[in-house]
Amino acid sequence: MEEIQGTLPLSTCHVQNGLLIINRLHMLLHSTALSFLFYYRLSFLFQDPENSGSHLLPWFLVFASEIILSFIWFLGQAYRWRPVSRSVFPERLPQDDKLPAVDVFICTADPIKEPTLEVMNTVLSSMALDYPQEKLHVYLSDDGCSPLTLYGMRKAYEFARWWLPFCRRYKIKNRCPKAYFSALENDDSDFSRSSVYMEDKQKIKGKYEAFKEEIETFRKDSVFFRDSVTVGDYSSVIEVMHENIIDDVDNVKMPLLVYVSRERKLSSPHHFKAGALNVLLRVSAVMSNSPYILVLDCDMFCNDPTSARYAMCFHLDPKISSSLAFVQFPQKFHNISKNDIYDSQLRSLFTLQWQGMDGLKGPVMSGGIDMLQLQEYFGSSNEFIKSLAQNYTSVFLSGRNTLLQEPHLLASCRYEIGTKWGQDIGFLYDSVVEDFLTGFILHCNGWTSVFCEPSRPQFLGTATTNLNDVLIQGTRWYSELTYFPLYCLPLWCFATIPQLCLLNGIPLYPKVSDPYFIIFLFIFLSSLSKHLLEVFLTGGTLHKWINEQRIWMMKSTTCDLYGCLDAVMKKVGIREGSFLPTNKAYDDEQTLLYQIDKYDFRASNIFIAPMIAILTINICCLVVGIYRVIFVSDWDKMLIQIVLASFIITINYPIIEGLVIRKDKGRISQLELANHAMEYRPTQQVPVILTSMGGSYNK
Ligand SMILES: O=c1ccn([C@@H]2O[C@H](COP(=O)(O)OP(=O)(O)O[C@H]3O[C@H](CO)[C@@H](O)[C@H](O)[C@H]3O)[C@@H](O)[C@H]2O)c(=O)[nH]1
Ligand SMILES: [Mn+2]
Repeated sequence: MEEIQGTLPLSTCHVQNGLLIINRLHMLLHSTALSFLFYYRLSFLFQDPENSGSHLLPWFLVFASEIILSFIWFLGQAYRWRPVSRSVFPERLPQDDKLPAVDVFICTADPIKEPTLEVMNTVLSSMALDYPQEKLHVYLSDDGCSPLTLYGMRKAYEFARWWLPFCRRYKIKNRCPKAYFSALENDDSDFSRSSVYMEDKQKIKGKYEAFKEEIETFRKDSVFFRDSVTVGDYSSVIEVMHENIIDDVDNVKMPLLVYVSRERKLSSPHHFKAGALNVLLRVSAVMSNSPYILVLDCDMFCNDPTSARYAMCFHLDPKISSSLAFVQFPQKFHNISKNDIYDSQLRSLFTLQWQGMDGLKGPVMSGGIDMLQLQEYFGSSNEFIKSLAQNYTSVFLSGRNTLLQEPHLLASCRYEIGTKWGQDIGFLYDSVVEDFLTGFILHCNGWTSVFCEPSRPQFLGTATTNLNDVLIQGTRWYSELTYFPLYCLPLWCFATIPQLCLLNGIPLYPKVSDPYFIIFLFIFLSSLSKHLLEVFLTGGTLHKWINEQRIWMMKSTTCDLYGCLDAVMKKVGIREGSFLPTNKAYDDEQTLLYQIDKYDFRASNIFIAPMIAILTINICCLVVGIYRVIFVSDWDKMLIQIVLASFIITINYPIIEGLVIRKDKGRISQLELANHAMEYRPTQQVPVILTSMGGSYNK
């Protein structure tokens, strides 16, 4: 290379040409087949009056479903139009003293569902990022206002004084202590043969065990803990962690670590995670005021210390930085089983779609793994307004705990009244899928983003691994501002109408000898095989493909539907939004079921009932339908309907298994169904999300 140092690019972007050609070719063939299908349906409806007559309604429903599915398919092609991948060159970054500062935001809400030790592991892994320590500031927002979490933070800070130098000295890659010490993890340090290292490792391990023990003891002893998730009013708690002199650790450089629990009043709107992030935006502005933030969920530990530097490769790249709002890393999870029956890893989203969006305007935000450059602030605090100036120096850090009135004002409920927070500034409140909405609106306003997927996952989270959580989370997500929830209409139709018509001998599709039969066959096979190809290309197996087909059917007929209903009810004003954090606590029994590919059907009635109903309809209609076909001998007219019902039954075999074969606790049993319906209080618990689709498109 002849270029001189400094002009070499910090990042490069390659179009994946092979994939691009396959995708566009498939689009051409598939859309041609779809136009034939439309022609076939329209000519039936308009030119064959004596035929259509009594069967008009089922025909119309099936056609409408085909239109909706084609529409969703058409929109989905945007992700496949121009897939790109990016490389970064962190070694070309400027010297450490020229790097911009970064504030890390971590949110937690519930010390029971989100065990304190795990949250502290995330905190520690982010403090240990490979970044100049004086330029790194870690903030934890605790919406549970739990004394246990605060105590955990103090202890984590003490432990960090051992952990951080250890990681730096031995260039440890995995800086999340729990993952590093877990027996499964291979020792990846270059020093693994050195005896000094092994000694140090044992010593630090002892310190970690002690830290763990302290949290556990506090949890058991604490009288507060039982009340700590109560929903009452409380005032804000902000604490900057500071050094308790520990004799034998000398002068370790440490990032700033701050605990923030915002004020809570039942009379004021809570705004869930977005509300918490906006409080952190304000509080951090008067403390460290870094131009960049890294947002993490409490379970998303840093699996690789380089992420901040990787992100800077984009933010400091003059070619893209002027319009770049955020860098998105894929969400990856540490607890995914081989076949991943719930598609908890959301394969298609984080491999295919985000890369595809990257080739257009960039991915939307998801999973809180974002670097966001903040451009606008607003509020009544003079100190906060001053912080908007780039040369602002905080008065709060020098004084440590003493001067915290201003941060408390910024963390109070009343602060946002009459301001634009949540509407134009900060993370947006209109949806509990705030990351998605905020990223989307940033794009609407002309900002771009990039997707960064290095081979070693930068962050690892905890995936939902039981049916109930998967579907509740789905309800929260699927009533967001995308077209996904629309799947519920065509899938309900395809799961019932052709089957009922089969039962009654009403053909809805061309007969085998009709040339249009080929068109339908092609569309069916083309969709399935394209999906199969995408699964293979992203490292999946045939098993994974079947699982994705099944969970798609399950989600479409349950949580998509409820998500839509929720959104409608919210619009009409019958319901309020809610955000139930998913469970990150380890449950042996439930994890085992997931690991051995058995569905945990101990989910709420509202999710299980539709699945059983659909399956029953399909089985009954297929059996009686085939009997009728044999009798009348019109199998060529009914073949597609027979294939469709058989396909649905085959794919959903695990439901039959859960209903009649399995004997374990995760099976579908009448009694447990009733118990769980009460335990989960489904009607209150299904979260509600507001969409403002029209509004955001109009911007
Ligand atoms: O009132 C609340 C509710 C949740 N959270 C935090 O939000 C994060 C995400 O919650 P989780 O239960 O893990 O939800 P997921 O569905 O797994 O989260 C995904 O979807 C969310 C939007 O629905 C995004 O905010 C997340 O980043 C993304 O990982 C967690 O750290 C919670 O502690 C709060 O801080 N306050
Ligand atoms: Mn999560």
